[in-house]
Amino acid sequence: MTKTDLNEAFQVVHKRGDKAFVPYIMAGDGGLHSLGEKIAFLEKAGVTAIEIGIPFSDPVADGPTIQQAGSRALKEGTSLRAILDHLSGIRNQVHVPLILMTYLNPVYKYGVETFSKDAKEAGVSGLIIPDLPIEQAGVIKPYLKQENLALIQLVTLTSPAERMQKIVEASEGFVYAVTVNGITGARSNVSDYLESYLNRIKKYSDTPVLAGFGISTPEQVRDIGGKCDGVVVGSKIISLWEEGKYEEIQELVESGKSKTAL
Ligand SMILES: O=P(O)(O)OC[C@@H](O)[C@@H](O)c1c[nH]c2ccccc12
Repeated sequence: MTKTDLNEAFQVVHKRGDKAFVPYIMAGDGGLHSLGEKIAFLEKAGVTAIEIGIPFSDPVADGPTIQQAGSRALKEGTSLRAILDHLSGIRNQVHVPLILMTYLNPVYKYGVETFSKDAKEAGVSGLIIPDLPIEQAGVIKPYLKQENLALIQLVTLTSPAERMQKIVEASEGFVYAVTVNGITGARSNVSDYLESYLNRIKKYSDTPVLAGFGISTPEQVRDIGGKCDGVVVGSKIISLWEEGKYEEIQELVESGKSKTAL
């Protein structure tokens, strides 16, 4: 089986009438050796792509669960270079697209051009850099383009219409629609405003729109996923993994699929 890229992966899901499911995991949490194991498990569970967090000492948007996972990973001494080396080593076993979620600083320290080359070499398909506004994306975009790496943009509830359109149009791979104000993390109530928010984004977008932040139950995956093209789930996946609740992870992943929604 060859490696699928992001666009292809979304097309396959769409053709099946399913919704995309993208879990977020923190690289180096539980030791870097466990990264390949997690990727293999999630791939087998049927995820569309995997978002891999690069631990960073100064995260801006991460909630407590992600922050703690990041601290554990940093304590293990996980570096961006070690993560890319690890991914490169398991590259032939990984068939789902991988997306790196990193802040700008580690990329700068690594060197933008070398980073882009090494990320490609490691089998990475796309990047999320939450502290890189579209106005400044020019500093990195040419290098990413050279390696055919997608730069996925985040839209938030507070983005004014004009800016929202700009962000959505600039986004590659998919559009990440942040569904709550504030930080990441599981929470219980998801309101109706989401529908009109997601519709507004879809209106501007040629690429799939995925909702993320605060999604933690199969019902939310179905409910919110049903209003767009799929979901990203981070904190809940990390907690379930820590608790060893692998069947629940499987259940979450499958809840976006049409056969279980019937
Ligand atoms: O953990 P949650 O609430 O399920 O949300 C996903 C989120 O954690 C993940 O996509 C992510 C982690 N850190 C980020 C920083 C910015 C944007 C997104 C993220």
